[in-house]
Amino acid sequence: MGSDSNYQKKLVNGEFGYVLEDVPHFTDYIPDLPTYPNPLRSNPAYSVVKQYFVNMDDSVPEKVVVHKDTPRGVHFRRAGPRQKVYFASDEVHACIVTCGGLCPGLNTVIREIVHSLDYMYGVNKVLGIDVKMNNVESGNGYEIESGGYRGFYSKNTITLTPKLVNDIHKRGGTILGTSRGGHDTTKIVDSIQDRGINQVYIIGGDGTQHGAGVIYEEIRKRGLKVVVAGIPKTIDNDIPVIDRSFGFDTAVEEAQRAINAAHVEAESAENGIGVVKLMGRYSGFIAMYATLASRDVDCCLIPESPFYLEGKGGLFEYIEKTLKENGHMVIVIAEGAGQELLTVTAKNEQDASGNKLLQDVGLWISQKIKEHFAKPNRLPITLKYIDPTYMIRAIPSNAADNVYCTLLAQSAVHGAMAGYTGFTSGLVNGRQTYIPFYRITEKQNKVVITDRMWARLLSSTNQPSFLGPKADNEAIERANGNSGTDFKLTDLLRCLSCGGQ
Ligand SMILES: Nc1ncnc2c1ncn2[C@@H]1O[C@H](COP(=O)(O)OP(=O)(O)OP(=O)(O)O)[C@@H](O)[C@H]1O
Ligand SMILES: O=P(O)(O)OC[C@H]1O[C@](O)(CO)[C@@H](O)[C@@H]1O
Ligand SMILES: [Mg+2]
Repeated sequence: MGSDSNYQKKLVNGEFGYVLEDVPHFTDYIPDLPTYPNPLRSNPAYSVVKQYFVNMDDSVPEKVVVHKDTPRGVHFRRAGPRQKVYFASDEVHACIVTCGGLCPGLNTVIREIVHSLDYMYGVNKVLGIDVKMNNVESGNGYEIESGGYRGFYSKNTITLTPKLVNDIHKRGGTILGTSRGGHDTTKIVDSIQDRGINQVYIIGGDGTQHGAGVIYEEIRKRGLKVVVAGIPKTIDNDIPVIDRSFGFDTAVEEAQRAINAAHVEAESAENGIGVVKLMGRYSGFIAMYATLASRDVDCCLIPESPFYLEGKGGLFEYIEKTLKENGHMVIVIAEGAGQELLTVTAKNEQDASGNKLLQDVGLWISQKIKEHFAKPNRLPITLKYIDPTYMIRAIPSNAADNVYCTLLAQSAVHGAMAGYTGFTSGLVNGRQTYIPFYRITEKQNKVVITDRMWARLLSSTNQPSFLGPKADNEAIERANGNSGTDFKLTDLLRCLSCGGQ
């Protein structure tokens, strides 16, 4: 695993507090490179579009809500085609790799990179890293050498042509395969250099973008004319800066089917309870948006908002009240919620990338509710637990995400052809931008429970905030990451113990 960027941030200061957090460019470390007119100039589809080329000085503000005295603040370089490109079409040898967990839209991004390179820039040498699963025998047994970053160590590659990828957006998953762990920067860059690759498109989540950052650094250290372009992928929507990640919209939409099923089951039984677990390891965005979209959910539990079961203001009290009033209820729980409550039995296991392996909180909470209501003089309940997590992740992207994937892929290709590198392509305030890797990886995007969106959810479900009457507001602020002090959610739980009494 590598470190964060050693290279200087590229900051450009302007008037009234304007700051451009720029991305690296070949010209930062390779002098006297030849340039070529952008082939799009003679492309009939684009040449008629007025101002098709992006102005060199265009930038997009990170924050759009301002006051009259606010400094102009941080901006990102606007994505899009430039007048000049730094590659001749026949010089480009691109590769695409997908890493981390699955997410709807991966195949769409692969398709659009291949199509954009060919149809816009006349590039037809594109490799997929790597498609065939190998079981490579080593001294200690078998090792996987394909899919994701591990694919760079394999001999297997697939030549990606527009024809080959034409229909892949209709399928879930990734035609290239994916994997976790196994990132070895030197071996990866050696493989890039040996194969003569000069544009590397890396699709993946926060871990993947970290990996892309260190690959870029190594390439720069070696002085290679090789672009490293990231396309952010995360079904959890936990990547900061960008408006949302591709696949998230699809996940929220697909989650409605599970919530509807839970609602039908709950409604059809006396004191019926439907529990639905959704993905969201550290961030509860899918659960929050799926709840807001559905209106059938009575309680949404997410990692950012600690909750408790027993006592005044607790979950059991709320379930009893809801069942008495409505005769049924639906609970949506993000997989990372309440993990602190399960720590007694937690084994602290990690996946190959070092991500914490979670306990099944959906099963746990279902069991706890059943045990609670099985006691004498409690309401007799019927509980159904639905876990649609991998079914949601495996579907193809919906129409909105398909369009979004297309724009992300096209922006990445325009940036690469224009000689930018070390960037992630991302939507900021509705505009496509190039964001330096360090901004994407420095923290995770989380639901802020002191923000209005969570308040909207609470007022839509009428669930308790689980903060209790004597909740320490400062503690909540700190749990939301609004303070520099070293504070953990468990501290907040401690301060809220016994319903905040
Ligand atoms: N700090 C790091 N430096 C270098 N490589 C990393 C780093 N963190 C993760 N990686 C590599 O990135 C790849 C993907 O990481 P990870 O499994 O965490 O998925 P992810 O990209 O975060 O996506 P997901 O949203 O599915 O978790 C792995 O091959 C892993 O080895
Ligand atoms: O089982 P896997 O592939 O490791 O992935 C599980 C994790 O991946 C994610 O979908 C993120 O990609 C998380 O929501 C989930 O916890
Ligand atoms: Mg991740």
